[in-house]
Amino acid sequence: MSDESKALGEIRDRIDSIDQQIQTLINQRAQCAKDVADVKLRAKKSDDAIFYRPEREAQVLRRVMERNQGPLGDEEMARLFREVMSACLALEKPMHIAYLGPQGTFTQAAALKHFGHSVISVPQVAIDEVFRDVEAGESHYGVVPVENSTEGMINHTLDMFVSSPLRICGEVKLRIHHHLLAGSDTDLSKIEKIYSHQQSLAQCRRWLDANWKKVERVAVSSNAEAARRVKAEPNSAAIAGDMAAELYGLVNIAKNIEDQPDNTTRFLIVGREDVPASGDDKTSILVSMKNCPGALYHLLEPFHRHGISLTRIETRPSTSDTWAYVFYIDFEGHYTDKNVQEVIEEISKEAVEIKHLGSYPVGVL
Ligand SMILES: C=C(O[C@@H]1C=C(C(=O)O)C=C[C@H]1O)C(=O)O
Repeated sequence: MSDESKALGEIRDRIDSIDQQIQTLINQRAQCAKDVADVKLRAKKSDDAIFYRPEREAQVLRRVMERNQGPLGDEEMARLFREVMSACLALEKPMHIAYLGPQGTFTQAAALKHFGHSVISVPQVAIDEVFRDVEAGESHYGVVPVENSTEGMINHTLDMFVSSPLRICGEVKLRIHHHLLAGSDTDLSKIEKIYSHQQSLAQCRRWLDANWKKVERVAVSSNAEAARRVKAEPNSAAIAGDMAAELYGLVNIAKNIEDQPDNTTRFLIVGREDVPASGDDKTSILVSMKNCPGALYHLLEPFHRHGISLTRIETRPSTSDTWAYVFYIDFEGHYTDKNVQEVIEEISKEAVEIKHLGSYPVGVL
């Protein structure tokens, strides 16, 4: 036996022994998660006890990242633990997660990034349907896009919160990479149409102008739908991501064609329960103010005075007379924090209405 194969043999023996230990430990961990579920079930005395705890999962992942010594990177390690937790939780009851479909959308990728791969992801045809599915109790949680770094807010999602009783339970950010995709036997010189979702066409506008100026751009309901069409239609191409390319077996003609290299979309997790504080949280509220001078000043000044950082403020036209201005505000902190409560109390005196949309852990992954 050469020195090299002897050295490799020894290292592989070590790997086999470590794998055995990891496997035993993961199963011990899974048993603990099962025990936690049993305790929760006994306390609730019904089988609709909530096993999923977003704030606890965020704390576990943050700790994994904090104590990580490498050589694996912090995010890589957290992703592994994300999947371990997902599998442990599914042992009790796999969660149903509604998302803006069809299969292969970035929203599905965001859902799996947030919850791990052991959930049952359920595609819905529209943002309203995601909300309805969770409101009706058909799915445990829903995932919808809310803002893109290139194209701004997804107003349809914001508008849903005016009337929906759902709470925001989490956020997840996803780097969005778009590719130009076509069937494997497509003659590139014959492409007549490029399909994609309107947002994706907008995110690749400059690239399209530079490379495919004369080809018609057709907006469809999702990137995955664009990929599905292209599979069946010769002389066409789609702009979509990796999941859609894989799902429909399309070939990548040009990779990462988004105009902004840091193109990112933020998604919200919606559910029926409030989430307790995790120690690093954000709160979203919707406030309607009277149409009077200084309305915005009166709204924002208390945040400044109480030292609370706003992470976003967005205005939408009102849908009723009473809602003269509607502001969506995201800020740092949890609704149960003392300074947050004080600010809410002060704003309440000026506002026509305040709606707490949810307090949730700042996205970890
Ligand atoms: C085990 C628990 O339940 C679930 C499983 C978790 C885990 O595997 O670490 C964490 C939070 C919950 O989603 C718990 O509440 O601690």
